[in-house]
Amino acid sequence: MQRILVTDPISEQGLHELYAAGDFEIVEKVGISAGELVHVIAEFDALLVRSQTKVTKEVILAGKKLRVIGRAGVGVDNIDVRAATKAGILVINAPDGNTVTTAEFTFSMMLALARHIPQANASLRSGKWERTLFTGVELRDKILGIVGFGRIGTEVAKRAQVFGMQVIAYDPFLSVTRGEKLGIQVASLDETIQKADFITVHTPLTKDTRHLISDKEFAMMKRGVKVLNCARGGIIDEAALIRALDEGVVSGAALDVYEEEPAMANPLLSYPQVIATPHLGASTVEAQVNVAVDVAVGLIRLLRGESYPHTVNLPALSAEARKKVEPFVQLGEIIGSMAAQTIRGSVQQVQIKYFGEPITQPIDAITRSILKGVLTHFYREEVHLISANLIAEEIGIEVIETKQPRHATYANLIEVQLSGDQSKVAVAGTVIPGHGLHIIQMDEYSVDIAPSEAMVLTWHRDQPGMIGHVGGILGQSGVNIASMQVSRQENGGQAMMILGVDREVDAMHLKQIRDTVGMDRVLYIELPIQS
Ligand SMILES: NC(=O)c1ccc[n+]([C@@H]2O[C@H](COP(=O)([O-])OP(=O)(O)OC[C@H]3O[C@@H](n4cnc5c(N)ncnc54)[C@H](O)[C@@H]3O)[C@@H](O)[C@H]2O)c1
Ligand SMILES: O=C(O)CC[C@@H](O)C(=O)O
Repeated sequence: MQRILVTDPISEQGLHELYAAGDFEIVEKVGISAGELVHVIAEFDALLVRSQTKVTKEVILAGKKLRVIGRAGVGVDNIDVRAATKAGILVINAPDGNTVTTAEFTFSMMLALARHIPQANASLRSGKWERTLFTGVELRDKILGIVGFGRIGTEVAKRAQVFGMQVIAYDPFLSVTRGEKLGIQVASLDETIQKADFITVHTPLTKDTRHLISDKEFAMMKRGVKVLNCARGGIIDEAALIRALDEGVVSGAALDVYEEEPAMANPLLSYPQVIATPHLGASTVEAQVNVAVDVAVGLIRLLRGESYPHTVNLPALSAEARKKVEPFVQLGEIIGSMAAQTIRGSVQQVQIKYFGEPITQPIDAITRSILKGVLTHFYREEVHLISANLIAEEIGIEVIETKQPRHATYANLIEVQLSGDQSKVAVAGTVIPGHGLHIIQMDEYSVDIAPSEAMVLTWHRDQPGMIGHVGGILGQSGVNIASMQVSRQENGGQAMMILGVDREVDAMHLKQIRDTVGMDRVLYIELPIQS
């Protein structure tokens, strides 16, 4: 039975999905220490976390059986996604479930900031009646700068427009056309922060967004600006924010997230102009149910071999898309493997040529499969579809893809050409509806043979007796020939033979074939055929 470990508090409904599935063993260890997690993770197939558990490289390396890590929420910065990718572990999240909740929270913070509500509340409770001290500002006609215009940024903008604010936004993926449709101004980061009266950030925390707002950016802002961070600690440089508060550039800040959490001794908490909450952006009953149920369903589906749309380190495919692309994915791995087993020396470049139907499919899935087929023969560790691209990049293999809508002869064709320090090799294949996968080219030889798990390839002189001789040796060794193709460049010139065989050919009989007069090269290869 597959085992799922839950290490952060998630809603009852999410847990219910896991238990109700019936085919998994669920272990809850909320609050587990980092050391204990490294110790126990080897026994689990899946791990379910929120933001408290740090899924470090050590945890991932210790997770020998681990196949999926589920994050009940959006941000995956508590998971070492690169290490997971390299280990072939899928990372999934639940990005839709807390969007509105977090946008509403950000908006509450903006109103609280504009009207000093937390400070006034504290003042009254301490026995004071300070009406002039807490004079605020209206949101109407103010400019809201949004940095990061994804799901939450968009929902914040809608609410701001209802309050009569003008919205200006920066996001590298936000087009002017979309901005026009939504009635907002699309601008650069500099222009956004220069014009805004309120600035709110809604990007993920990545190496590019760490300290996205720092001294240089504060120096460009309007004096008296108010800033909000309900996304991730670290997007706003906290030391620079302190300087901007001290200098009066920033008149107020609303923070839900911190560079270090829990933020027990953060100096920003001593500033009266700062309102602060303990990472509550996603904390509503509704959002916690949504994200927990989404990610629990995702884990169940993936462990059962089905699909889930929110995969962080592998493009997700619908069941229908998967069905369509699957034959090309299988063909890709086979021809990649065949090319890798026939090249002499190492591989430096993988050139993939797609013709016809594959270009209408999610090609990334096919390319990953080709790389898996190639790398499996060169890389010291197991290669997965998840890790294939990253491993190719890490070991410096250049991958080039070209796409042509048509091929002169075939409705679909994939060619894999490997170039290395000693040689080049090209293998092409096609999918023939109703007749399965066919290898149709091996270097300059045209062939037509269905790939099989075990194959013998020979390169030899085109002369009488070669087929009989090879067949005879295989017969003596007790190996049955299931299929065969012979191809030559010219009568009496170079030729090649591809044989599908029923079992492995031993080294002694391969040597006998190799010693045949007129034989240049013999290879026994095994291909990743899926039953
Ligand atoms: N406080 C909380 O409890 C809470 C709750 C939910 C989400 N979050 C945080 O909010 C973040 C955003 O969530 P979302 O659902 O809107 O994600 P999203 O992926 O829909 O949107 C993020 C946007 O940021 C943009 N972006 C990336 N790099 C950028 C850069 N350098 N400059 C400007 N824009 C950039 C992306 O293009 C994308 O449009 C999450 O990554 C998460 O860390 C916090
Ligand atoms: O687990 C939480 O409540 C925080 C979630 C939030 O930060 C997210 O990224 O989805």
